[in-house]
Amino acid sequence: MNDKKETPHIKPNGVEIAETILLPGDPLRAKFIAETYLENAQQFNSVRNMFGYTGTYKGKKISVMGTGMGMPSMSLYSWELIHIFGVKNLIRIGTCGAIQDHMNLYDLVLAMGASTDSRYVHQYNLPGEFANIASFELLDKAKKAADQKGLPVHVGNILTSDIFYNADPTALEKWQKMGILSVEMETAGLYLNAAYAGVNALTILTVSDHILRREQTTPEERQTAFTNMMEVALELA
Ligand SMILES: O=P(O)(O)O[C@H]1O[C@H](CO)[C@@H](O)[C@H]1O
Ligand SMILES: O=c1cc[nH]c(=O)[nH]1
Repeated sequence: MNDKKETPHIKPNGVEIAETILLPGDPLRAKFIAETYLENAQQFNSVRNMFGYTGTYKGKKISVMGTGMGMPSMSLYSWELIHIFGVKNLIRIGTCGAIQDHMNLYDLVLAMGASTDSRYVHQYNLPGEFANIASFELLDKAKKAADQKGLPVHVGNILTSDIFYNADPTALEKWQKMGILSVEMETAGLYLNAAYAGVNALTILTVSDHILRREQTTPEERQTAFTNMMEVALELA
């Protein structure tokens, strides 16, 4: 499909990139997924150590690649994957900080929508506000897969923020009041790129921190919780 193509950030050297790709923020999480779950995995990217791999899962071709942190990084990788390499289904798998009382560490979040404090959408010059939403087809499949595995899962609106360390201590309370489930830093850019290109996107998150309760997972605890999220995402291949 995309044998000789390359971009400033992705050089596959002839290794195919599948139409469905999992996108963790951390490139080492991409390596872990390839080594743990994929058969016949081949590496297709190492530019800037943003590792990417293609292999098969339950007989279906799937790729996985890191995106880095924040909207600019996610947006440039997802743009290249969509427009240069023909990727059609983009599934972010990441961590988030919960801001609702009924949520707990390790819960899964399916981002039906992604509100944002970023200005990325302004490039489209829309005559109004745009709702950054997931592909219903991917969302529905992921919800069914999570339910089948008996995992605690929340579906709703998240916040994609440009700010990890916010100078305004009241900012998250305002988003909490609007029903936002949790905070991360990439999804709105992914959903906007997907909407503009007419392809499918979904974000699946694991709660790694409860921001308002000041709870955190340890690195060891995260490993197990993250495999739940990965196994749900792999069912979308
Ligand atoms: O675990 P990842 O996918 O990197 O996601 C979250 O973690 C990073 C911040 O620590 C941000 O990228 C945020 O979105
Ligand atoms: O609190 C958190 C945890 C993960 N990712 C974020 O962006 N914020």
